[in-house]
Amino acid sequence: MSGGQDLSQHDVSNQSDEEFVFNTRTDLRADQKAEVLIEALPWLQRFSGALVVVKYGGNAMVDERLKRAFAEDMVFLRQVGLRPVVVHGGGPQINTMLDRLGIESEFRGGLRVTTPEAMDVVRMVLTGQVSRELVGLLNAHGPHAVGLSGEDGGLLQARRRHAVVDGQLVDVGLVGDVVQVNPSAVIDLLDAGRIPVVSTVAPDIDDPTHVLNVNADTAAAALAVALGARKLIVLTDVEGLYTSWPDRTSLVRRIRAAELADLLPALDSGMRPKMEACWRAVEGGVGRAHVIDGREPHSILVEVFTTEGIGTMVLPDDEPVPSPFTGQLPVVGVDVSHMGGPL
Ligand SMILES: Nc1ncnc2c1ncn2[C@@H]1O[C@H](COP(=O)(O)OP(=O)(O)O)[C@@H](O)[C@H]1O
Ligand SMILES: CC(=O)N[C@@H](CCC(=O)OP(=O)(O)O)C(=O)O
Repeated sequence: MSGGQDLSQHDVSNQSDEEFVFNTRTDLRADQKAEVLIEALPWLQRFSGALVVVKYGGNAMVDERLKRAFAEDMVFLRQVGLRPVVVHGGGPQINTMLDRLGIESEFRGGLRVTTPEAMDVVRMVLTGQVSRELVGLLNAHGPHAVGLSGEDGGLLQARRRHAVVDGQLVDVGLVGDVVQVNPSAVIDLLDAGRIPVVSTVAPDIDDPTHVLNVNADTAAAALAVALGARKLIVLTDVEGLYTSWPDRTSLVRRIRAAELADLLPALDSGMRPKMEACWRAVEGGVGRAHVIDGREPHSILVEVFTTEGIGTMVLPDDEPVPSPFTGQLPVVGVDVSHMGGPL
């Protein structure tokens, strides 16, 4: 713990009981409140100390109420003993700044065509604006968050990549895929009780004088694998993965990595990088990957601490679904059709 300060005690230990009154729910009976809390117990036990990588993006990044709820969720995870790491996007904020500066920008195959001029803006917005704001939101609860980019402490190294459009490789400029992760800077921060906040700009491994623009979903997956995370949670603006988008009855609650691999080629460009990131994470040893609705306040807490969870969960191919109450249960007939109900 840096300077001997116990960060877990920072924010609320001096507050009086009266100062908490504004958070009091009056629409639930005491027994209902107790039920919600006690449902969390097995999950608090299961995930004590677990490293969880959260990709922050979509509406949760632009709506003021959702932003605050996200910060509360991250601090909550840390406070109850998990080790959250945030990887943030910022596509809409980059678009706004490029527009303001009169710099044209287009996406090809889900990737931003990134000229050297656009790269300066991407780096400035992600590390100088989005990261700063997020760190500020988290630190409203105490000195928890520290921002760093893929350039810091050798965290990420990327290699230039092309986009694929209609089966053809297309040059998209200074865009990269993560090829190497040195997570020691993130681990140092976690060990000091901090919440690392990562921006996905990375040096070009073939020319370290250049930096590359890395899709944040992809970078979050690479980091989750390198950190040996228990979970990757990706926030987005829909309930989860739909097999027949936009047919709302086709929401997938749970899917095996191999089944997901079969679906990937048919997915639209928005969902594809997200689901590919989840697939890569689980194939790389991350216990579970989830795509959840960031429009729902506190969806992260619902995902981690309730039995039913929320959104779409990607599971490894060979593992039974665990239950906190009965130990290991075999998965019966996990398919890609609608799957509701508790485990
Ligand atoms: N099969 C699908 N399942 C769910 N959403 C899909 C699917 N196909 C396309 N989409 C669209 O992809 C969007 C998510 O991608 P995107 O907007 O790029 O993500 P974000 O901004 O959250 O990073 C959803 O809001 C939805 O409109
Ligand atoms: C190569 C590429 O497309 N990079 C993204 C990086 C930010 C990002 O991924 O943000 P979201 O998660 O909000 O989409 C971009 O320039 O928009």
